[in-house]
This record gives sequence, structure tokens and C-alpha cells, in this order.
Amino acid sequence: MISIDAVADTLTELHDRLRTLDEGTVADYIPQLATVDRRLFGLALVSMDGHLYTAGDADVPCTIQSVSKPFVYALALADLGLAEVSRRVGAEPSGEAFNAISLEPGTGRPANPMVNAGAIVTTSLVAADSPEQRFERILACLSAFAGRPLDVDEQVFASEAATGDRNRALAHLMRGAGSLTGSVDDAVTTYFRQCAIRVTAADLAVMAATLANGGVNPVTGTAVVPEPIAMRVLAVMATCGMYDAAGDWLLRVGLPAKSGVSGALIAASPARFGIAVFSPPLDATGNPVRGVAVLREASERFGLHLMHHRPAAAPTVTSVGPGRSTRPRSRAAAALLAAAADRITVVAVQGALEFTETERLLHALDQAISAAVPSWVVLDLGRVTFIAPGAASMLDGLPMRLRDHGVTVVVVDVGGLLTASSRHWTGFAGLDAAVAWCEDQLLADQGPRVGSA
Ligand SMILES: NC(=O)CC[C@H](N)C(=O)O
Repeated sequence: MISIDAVADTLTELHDRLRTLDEGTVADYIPQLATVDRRLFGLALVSMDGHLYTAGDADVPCTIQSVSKPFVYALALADLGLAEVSRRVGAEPSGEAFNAISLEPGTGRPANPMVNAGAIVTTSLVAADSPEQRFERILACLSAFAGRPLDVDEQVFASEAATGDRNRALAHLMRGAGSLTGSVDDAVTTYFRQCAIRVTAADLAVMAATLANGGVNPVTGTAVVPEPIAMRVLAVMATCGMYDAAGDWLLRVGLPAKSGVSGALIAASPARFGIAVFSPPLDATGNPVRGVAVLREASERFGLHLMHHRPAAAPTVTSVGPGRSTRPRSRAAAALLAAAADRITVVAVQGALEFTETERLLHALDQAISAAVPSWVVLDLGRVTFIAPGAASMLDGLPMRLRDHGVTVVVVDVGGLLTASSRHWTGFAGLDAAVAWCEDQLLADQGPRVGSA
């Protein structure tokens, strides 16, 4: 079969080339992890439409390890809110390894939820009546992110529970400092179980895509967490997800990401896709060698760096000009409307309105008003597909501000993009009706003169 898909081809090409990159060491401080085949190499990408692309061992299970941390952070944020969670776990890159004892002097608050200390506290914050229920909620949450019921690799769990003294020590330190409340044993046991949840690269790509998609799983359509939470989780991943390599990662790859000692790595390109790589050998910073290489290349090739300049796709304001309706008029009224043609201006807008487009629209309106001194402006949103909440708030005060200048603004807003959320706007379902309404107003204004004409 001839492939016409650049996404599938790119994954296959990256997989075939980078499989020869045989550097790094498989983690063995959790003995069971050392038994895994270092050659395993899976790639998966999930688009915002829920299309899955894979290459290599994308269906081979591994334990999620630290890649669980952003998702449990999301759950804690959903349970407690940002203010409460931030009181307990910071959001500063530690600049240290994942298992560093990086606690804020004095408070003992861990640096961020992406290192072990912060993750142990975050796990303990998940609302529950018992440790068992807490873990069930974590498993259910991660399963919703993945879009299928996940389970636990009991051997890896047992292996880490038997050897995880450093994490236990961290938890004791935090309990001593007061940043971890409750039982150390319960906190680390739940954390170890969470790290032993079994996933494939394909699952991880869906999970990352859910974060990229504003918290809505693009495969199942389930709203897993509210958009502001997905945004904050991505922010913490961007600054802290790659441990002490986080700065270099943001510089070179420019995507929120999270790695784990099993060799799992996810990255999310907001509003574009989630990607995951599974390849066990790790570099000196604890990040998977091949995963890092894949993401560096993919980011470069698809132009994905978050800080890329993205020019607007199309003009926002497509026309500015006088408006005339088809409503039948008396001869006198028609003459008056013709003479006052510059008093009704139609501004036609298209596309998705975010900050840039809305600033552009406001600027065009400003110019139209100063050039023609209209008394009525019809904002035609007939071809607007989306208004971001921030953009709607930029437009919200417009009717009142224009009224101060003697201008009435109305909107053609078939989908209720503006009028559904704001009572400041007079909305019409069609351009003709909106212009006719303005004409009626204009004629009523001029009433005596129409009579005497
Ligand atoms: N970086 C990681 O994936 C660490 C997770 C592992 N379970 C640990 O706590 O040591």
C-alpha cells in the first residue's frame, strides 16, 4: 500500500532510523524494570480528531512510572483547586534529578509535582476516604485519560515496594517538615501502585492528546478534566517535566513533556496532538535516549516549538462598507437612506477570534468609525467559527463604548457566539435583518424630515 500520510511516514521513518541509537542504561534500581528488553521501541501520536498513528512496539505494555505524575496532579487540582494544591506543592523547576531531596527550606514543601517528592505529596492530596479508594480514583482517572480500563503490573509494584527506600525516606522527611500529612506508608504505597500502572505507547499518546485537547479525550470524547486544569498541567510539564534537563528541553524541543524511568515519554502540542515514545534506555538525566531524539526531530520537522511565531492564517476583516437592506421603503425613505448611505457601516469578519484577530477587528472598527462617522455599525460574524473567551471579553464593552460616541453597534451572530454569553449585544440572525433594523432606527431619527421631504 502506498502511504499518503506524512504523519504515519514520519513516525515510521523516525522509528526505523533511531532504533539503531543504542545508548543509555535501563533503570535497575527497581529490579523488575531491569528485566525489560532494551530494544523495545514504540511510537504513537494521537491527533485532536482522535486519529492514532503508531510505529514499532506501540502496543507493548510498560509501567507508566513518572509519566503518571502530571495526570495525578490534574486529579489533585480538580479535587482541591490550584490555591490549595500550591500551598502543598510548588511549581518551580528543581534543577535536580527526579529523586532529589529538593524541599523548600523551612516549609518542606516539594519543588514541583513532577519530581518524586512533589508527586508523593500530590498523590496524598487526592480526595478519598481510604488509601484503597484513593488508588481506585487515580486508576479511574488515568483510565479516563487513556480511554480504556488500565491495570497494575503487580510484579513491578512489588519490586518497587520492596526497594523504594529513598522514596520512603523522602516521604518521612516531608512528614517531619509537615508538608506530607497522613501516613507515610499509605502515601508511598499508593504512589508506587500509581507508578506501576500498565500502559502502552498508544495509551500514553491518547493521554497526552487529552491534555493537548483541553482535557477532553479526543478518542472517547469524555471531558476528563476542565480546560484550565489541562492548561496548568501542561505549564508545569513545560517547566519541570524533564527534571534537570527541563531548560534544555524547552530550548530545543519546546513542548510540555514528561518522562519516566521505564523509558516512557509523553509530549503534548497544545491543540495539535499528543505523542508518546517507549524505549527503556535512559540518559544521565534519567530521560529516555530515543524518546528525546524522536521528540527533538519531530518538533523540528513539524515546526512545533511552543515559541514559534505563528502568522494568522487569513485576514480577519474581509470588508468594511455601507449597508443597504432589501426591505421595501417608500420613495422618501429610500431617498433618505441613499443620502445617508455612510451612516450604516457593515464590518464583515471571518475565522476564529483570539487576541490577535480581535485586536485587528477593533482596530478596523476604530478606523471605520473615524473615517465615515457612521451612526450604526453592523458587525457581521456570519463567517466567524469561534470566539475565544478572552476575545469575547475584549468585545464585551464595545456596545457601551461606542454608544458614548453616538454609535450603535449590532451583531449578526447566527450561532450565538457573542450574544449567548453577553447581554450587551443586540443580535440578529441575518445581515439583511440587522441592516433593516439600523435603517428603521435611522429613519425614525430622521422622521420629521422624511415627512417634510
Ligand atoms: N522517574 C521516574 O519515573 C520515577 C518513578 C519511580 N517509581 C520512582 O519513584 O523512583
